[in-house]
Amino acid sequence: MKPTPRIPDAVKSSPLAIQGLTVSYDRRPVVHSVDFVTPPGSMTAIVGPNGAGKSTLLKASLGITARLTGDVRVFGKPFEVMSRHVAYVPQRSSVDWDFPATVIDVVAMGLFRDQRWWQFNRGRDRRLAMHSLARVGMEAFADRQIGQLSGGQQQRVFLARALIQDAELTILDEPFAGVDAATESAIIEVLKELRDEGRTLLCVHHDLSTVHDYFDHVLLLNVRGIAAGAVDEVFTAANLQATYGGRLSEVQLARLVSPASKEAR
Ligand SMILES: Nc1ncnc2c1ncn2[C@@H]1O[C@H](COP(=O)(O)OP(=O)(O)OP(=O)(O)O)[C@@H](O)[C@H]1O
Repeated sequence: MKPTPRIPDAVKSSPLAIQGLTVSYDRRPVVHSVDFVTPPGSMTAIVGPNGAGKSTLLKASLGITARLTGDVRVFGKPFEVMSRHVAYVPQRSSVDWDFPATVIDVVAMGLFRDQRWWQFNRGRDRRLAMHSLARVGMEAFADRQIGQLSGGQQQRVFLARALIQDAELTILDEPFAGVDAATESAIIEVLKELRDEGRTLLCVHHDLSTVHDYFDHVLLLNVRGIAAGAVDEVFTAANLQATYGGRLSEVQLARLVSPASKEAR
């Protein structure tokens, strides 16, 4: 009998540990041999150019997209048996907002994955959904059809749907895409609250200028993992150049990586 491989402590304590993840479309790897261990209680940005495989990495981790190779663990156990500990906020553009449902129903749907039919309790589910909606400032919209919301409001509703799951790890795909400054700061406040409660957040993020302010960890990805770790250590000019293939100017790089330049803004 083959001995069971020992699981490293960092993997056992990590809300999401990915090892050797490769995903291919039409035999072309779009995510290649990525290793990444999310520190518990961290807020991590996944950063990289368009087409770098950021969404694919998330979807393959969540079992939505097939993996060619790789192991994905949640607190050391296979993702498949731990999926209820993980909430997911998909890219807003990937959702069918014409689906006929009210805001409160969409939020309450976050509970259904863990419930058997005999556990449904409409009054309690509604109360929990209202509580989540209040956290994102959307309780006044509870009975509105989701198709009748603005983009920023839809994003808040999807965040409320993740909140109701009370998950250890929340994975968000571009939560700030197309939202105004007020919604962006409302969302980041809620995410920081979750992190302060000891939960873990993993976020695809495009705005390099806010990485320092919003996140404590970062994964730089361009099909392969370029670097991962604390923002202060890893978000360097050299790593950004390697990730973006030299497409960032010296001036842009200096602004992004120098905390002094942020103070001057
Ligand atoms: N279902 C699919 N079938 C074939 N190719 C796909 C599919 N989904 C994504 N791709 C390709 O895989 C690559 C990675 O796509 P992905 O959406 O993961 O990148 P991304 O880093 O999230 O990009 P963006 O920043 O533009 O959202 C791209 O080249 C994309 O065209």
